[in-house]
Amino acid sequence: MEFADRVVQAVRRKGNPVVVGIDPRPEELPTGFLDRFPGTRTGVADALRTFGCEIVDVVAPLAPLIKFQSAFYEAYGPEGLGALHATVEHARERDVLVIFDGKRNDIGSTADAYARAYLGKEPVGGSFEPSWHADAMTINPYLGSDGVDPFVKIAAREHKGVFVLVRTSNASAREFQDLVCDGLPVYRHVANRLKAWGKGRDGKEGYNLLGAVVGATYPSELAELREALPGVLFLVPGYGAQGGEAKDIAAGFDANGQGALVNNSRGVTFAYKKPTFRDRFGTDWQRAVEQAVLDMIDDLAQNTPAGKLRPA
Ligand SMILES: O=c1ccn([C@@H]2O[C@H](COP(=O)(O)O)[C@@H](O)[C@H]2O)c(=O)[nH]1
Repeated sequence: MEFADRVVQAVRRKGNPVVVGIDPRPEELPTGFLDRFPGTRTGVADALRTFGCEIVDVVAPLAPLIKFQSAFYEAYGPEGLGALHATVEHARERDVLVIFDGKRNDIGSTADAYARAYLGKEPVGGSFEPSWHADAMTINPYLGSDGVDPFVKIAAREHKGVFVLVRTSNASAREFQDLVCDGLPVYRHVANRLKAWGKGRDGKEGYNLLGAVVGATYPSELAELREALPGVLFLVPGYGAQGGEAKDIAAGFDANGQGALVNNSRGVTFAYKKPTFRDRFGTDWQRAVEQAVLDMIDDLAQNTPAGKLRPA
């Protein structure tokens, strides 16, 4: 099945558009967690793997997607990447779609290598095998079409997805993305290109394999881009720790409550730090993670068209 169809159906089945982000920061792990592992690089990587897999176990029955932030695993070198790989494999076995967030890109031939690495297959012995099992990945469009085409081509062949940075959630997003050229801000040029890059790649549910990253922290641009990009899945970071609220995201959905996938990383994985959860759940950090996802599902259902996804 095509990636966009898998997403739309998973969102419908689970009744919500939540993406749980796993960005494991060793210094933020629950008290005593790290102490269970040797104080070596391998020990920290094992802690990240164990923590990530436990998060997956808690959230997979609730959320349709998990996004892994590669940076926090890369920080621990090959051992960290091993932890990421093992956690992705763990997620795959638990009915949850996986987004690899590495914001990759380069010149065309290198972009092709990245696309093969994360979405495709590599020759191993006499056959071809996938090295990573992500359902989708994030990419940076600023090298232009020759950097994007390989991702689209390989995603189409492998029934995977690609999310292109269009309007990022960070404070400096305006610095380049709002520069005006030929009467349009740069992010609108990227949006226009995205339509062209994804042409002919729609799934049966009306969404394209090529999605857009659009931050919750820029509500008016989110609304404007939803109008401009029907049929494009939005991956929406910035909810929670970065200040984005459900009301800011509402305009990112289509009339059926589909089309926007809302990410929350720190607000879920480190929910145990919230004073209210600390009072309620004590050291049971898994219960805090679960409650954070349930609260987010509720918030989106009450304040955005995602409420339509809930069974009557
Ligand atoms: O514009 C963007 C693109 C990507 N991100 C990533 O999403 C998560 C957000 O984490 P929170 O803890 O929920 O703030 C993180 O992995 C970012 O690298 C983004 O925030 N904005």
